[in-house]
Amino acid sequence: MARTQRHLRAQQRVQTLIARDQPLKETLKAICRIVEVQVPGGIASIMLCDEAQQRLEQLHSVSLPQAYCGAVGSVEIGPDNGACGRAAYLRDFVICTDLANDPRWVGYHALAARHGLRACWSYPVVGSNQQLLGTFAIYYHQPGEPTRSDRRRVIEAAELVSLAVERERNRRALKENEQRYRSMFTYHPDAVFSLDLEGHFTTANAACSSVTGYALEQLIGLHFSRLVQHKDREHIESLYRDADRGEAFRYSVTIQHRENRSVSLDVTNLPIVVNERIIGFYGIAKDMTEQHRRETELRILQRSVEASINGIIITDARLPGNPIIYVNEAFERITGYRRDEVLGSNGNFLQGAETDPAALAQLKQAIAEQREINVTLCCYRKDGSPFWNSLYLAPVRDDSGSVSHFIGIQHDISERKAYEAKLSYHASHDALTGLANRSLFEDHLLHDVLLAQRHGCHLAVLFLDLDDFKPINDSLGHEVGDQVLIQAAQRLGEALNPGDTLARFGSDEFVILLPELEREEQAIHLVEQLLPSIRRPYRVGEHELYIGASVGIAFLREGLENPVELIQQADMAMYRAKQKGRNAWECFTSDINDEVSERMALRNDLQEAIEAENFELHYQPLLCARSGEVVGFEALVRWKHPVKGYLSPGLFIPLAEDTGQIGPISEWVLRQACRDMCRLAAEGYGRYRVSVNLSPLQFRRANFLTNLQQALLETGLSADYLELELTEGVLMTDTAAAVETLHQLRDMGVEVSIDDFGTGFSSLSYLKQLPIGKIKIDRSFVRDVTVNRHDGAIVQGIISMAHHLGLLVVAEGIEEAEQRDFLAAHGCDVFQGFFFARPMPLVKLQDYLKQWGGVPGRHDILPVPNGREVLAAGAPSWRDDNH
Ligand SMILES: Nc1nc2c(ncn2[C@@H]2O[C@H](COP(=O)(O)O[C@H]3[C@@H](O)[C@H](n4cnc5c(=O)[nH]c(N)nc54)O[C@@H]3COP(=O)(O)O)[C@@H](O)[C@H]2O)c(=O)[nH]1
Repeated sequence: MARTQRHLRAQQRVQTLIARDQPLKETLKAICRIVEVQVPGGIASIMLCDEAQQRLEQLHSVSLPQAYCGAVGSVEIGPDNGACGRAAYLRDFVICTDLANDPRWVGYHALAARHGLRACWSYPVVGSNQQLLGTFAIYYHQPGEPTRSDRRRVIEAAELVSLAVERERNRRALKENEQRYRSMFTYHPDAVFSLDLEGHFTTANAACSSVTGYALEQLIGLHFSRLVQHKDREHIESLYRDADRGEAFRYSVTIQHRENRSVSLDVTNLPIVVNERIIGFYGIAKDMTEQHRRETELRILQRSVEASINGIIITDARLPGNPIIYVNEAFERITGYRRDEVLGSNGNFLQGAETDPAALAQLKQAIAEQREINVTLCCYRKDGSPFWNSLYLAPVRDDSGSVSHFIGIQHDISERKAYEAKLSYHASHDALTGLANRSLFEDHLLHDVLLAQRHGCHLAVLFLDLDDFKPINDSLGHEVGDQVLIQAAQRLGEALNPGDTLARFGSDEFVILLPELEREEQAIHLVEQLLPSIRRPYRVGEHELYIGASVGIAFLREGLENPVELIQQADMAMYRAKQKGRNAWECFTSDINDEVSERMALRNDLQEAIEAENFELHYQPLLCARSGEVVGFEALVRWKHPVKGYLSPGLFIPLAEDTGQIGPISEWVLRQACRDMCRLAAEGYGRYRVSVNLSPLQFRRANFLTNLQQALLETGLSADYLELELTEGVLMTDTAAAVETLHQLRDMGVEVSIDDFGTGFSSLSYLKQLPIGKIKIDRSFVRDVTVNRHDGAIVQGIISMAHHLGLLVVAEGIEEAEQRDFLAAHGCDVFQGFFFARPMPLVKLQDYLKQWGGVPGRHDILPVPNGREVLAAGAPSWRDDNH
């Protein structure tokens, strides 16, 4: 009984060791010790089986010598491998009574003998699931077999070993599981956490920390609601409340990171069920912020591509033929093709006959080299119409760097191209006539001169200036003038050969390049055809108009340095043709060059004269036709050239008008005339009105009236004693503005007369609308008034009409008594001419006035037949007798 109790106590001790999870080694040794006590003389040993149950390893024993244990090492499980190997093999008790003679111990005889081991009884240790765990064996130093009690002890010990080993293995498996779980928890890239039923964090991995920005110790115990936005709190809480069915649930939420940025999370929650009771929740929160950002970015990009005004094509570079896999709406709009019509095909269906092969080759090369490119191609829409496609093509590479797609961006630049073409056309063509302009003409000239020099051909440049065009433009307006120019251009063009160039240089100047002449006479022959063609009447609206042309011809000669000189030469020759009389042509010669040089020199001299105010004023008296009284003077400028002496204003005034020098000259004349009149008055010669010729340029100046007022103010001449002589042309240009200026002059008290009347295009009827007082019949009519019936009739008509309109008539250029008589007989009001007095300097004028001034009839003036008064009502007296 006592023995049994000892046995039970020993077993309890072992079970306590097992229950306390003592190291297996210790427990096994304790089992060995118990058995050795219970089986006197027995040496207990335990071998444990490997996982595969092939071998017995780890010999555990308290009493077996170390050397033996070491020598046995591991034993293969088999029928002839000792007591243990066989017991494990048979899963049965194996008793080897005499080891020295036991055939199952072959190979171990010497080892056993060396350690004095003579008998061995071994029993398999089998687990609860019949799995072999090892063997329990007892050695004896004498041969022998176990008693029944020994057998029982061995079996009980084997059961204890089984218990200990299984416990150990379970513990290990548990630990391993725990570690696995922990690893999964710890190293999970997503935030893994657990919450208690109230919603407090009970565990959290490192990822929780980086997702929230809170340290783990701050998180543990924190209520989850602290992290979520207020608006989401209730919804999430309701999810947790409804999770009592024990199912997993999922939600998306945006939390506020501690660094005050939003973090989007996709949270999966699983209930923690212990003993069929939910005690909390596990959660896995995946940070979706980056993915959402990318998705948003992708959505925006996708939308941008869809909404782009540029056509976008994506092709798959991995498929044969690089087929289109996507086109956007803009592509459909630009090309007229529907998406479904183009998907799967190569983009080259857009190319056509006019597509530049060089640009195409560049495109193909770039595709072959898998690089981006920008080319401009002429492409074709579905309806066959062409458009200009500025195509940007770029490869798209995958993660491995291989080109997977090409993306093409089409920009329809047809409008820009058309605009550029228009710009380039305008840069080289005259907008009105469509002819080449100077720049294009010069290009052709350079090219054709080179060819002519190379092939020994004759080449000519014709410079053609329309005669009498300006008056048409001035009197009938620019629209009529434009039509005349267009028609003239057509006529010129019709007479030319295809290789010739016709250009308009501006205004009424046309230039023709004849590059392939066999003989120079051909150019002259052409000019002789052109001149009558230009002279043919032009019909513009109700007008039938006549103009002529003057043509200068320059031929290509040896030694020409710059082809453009030919234009200058032709221009000079044209100038000479104009001087010859109109409707003429002239070939350039070196003396023309001399003439131009002379003109240039004269211009420079004139400039010096302007700067030195080196002019004089001469005055030609104007006489009352009825009384012969001096009623005023015309101021006429004189220039004494330092070398050439007095030069006619007829020579330098047109030059000054061409060069703009007329401005300062006119200013000087105006001031000097005012000063001289004041001087005459001051010196007692009386007050006389002075007529000053006004150049068109001066009249049109913005500050003309201000300057005039200033001149009167400075000199002290009353406006009543100033008269301005204007030509008809001045009034015809921008008539409204001219009439306005005339009204202002009248308001100031300045008289205006129309000079050279009869030479322009104006009719008398338009004069009645103008605030003018006088007209001066042009000298050319007066000259032949007595010998030419037409001129006489014209003069009569002018006088009669002018009087009906309340205008005084001045006749200029009277050289003979007959002319005077004729004019007097027909009612002319005022006379001027060499017959009465030549223009004279002021000193001479003073002498003249001393002799003739204020003496009526001294010039043998005939009485005016109708008794008409020379003085217009309200006008100042021609002469102030008080002086
Ligand atoms: N803008 C300005 N033009 C001016 C000015 N001074 C003169 N001129 C213009 O120059 C042209 C030539 O002028 P000029 O050589 O002085 O000749 C004038 C008279 O001398 C000349 N005239 C006068 N009487 C006779 C004559 O009986 N026979 C004849 N053959 N010639 C005569 O006529 C010229 C005046 O003409 P007009 O001006 O039309 O009254 C001439 O166009 C001048 O206008 C100036 O300061 N500014």
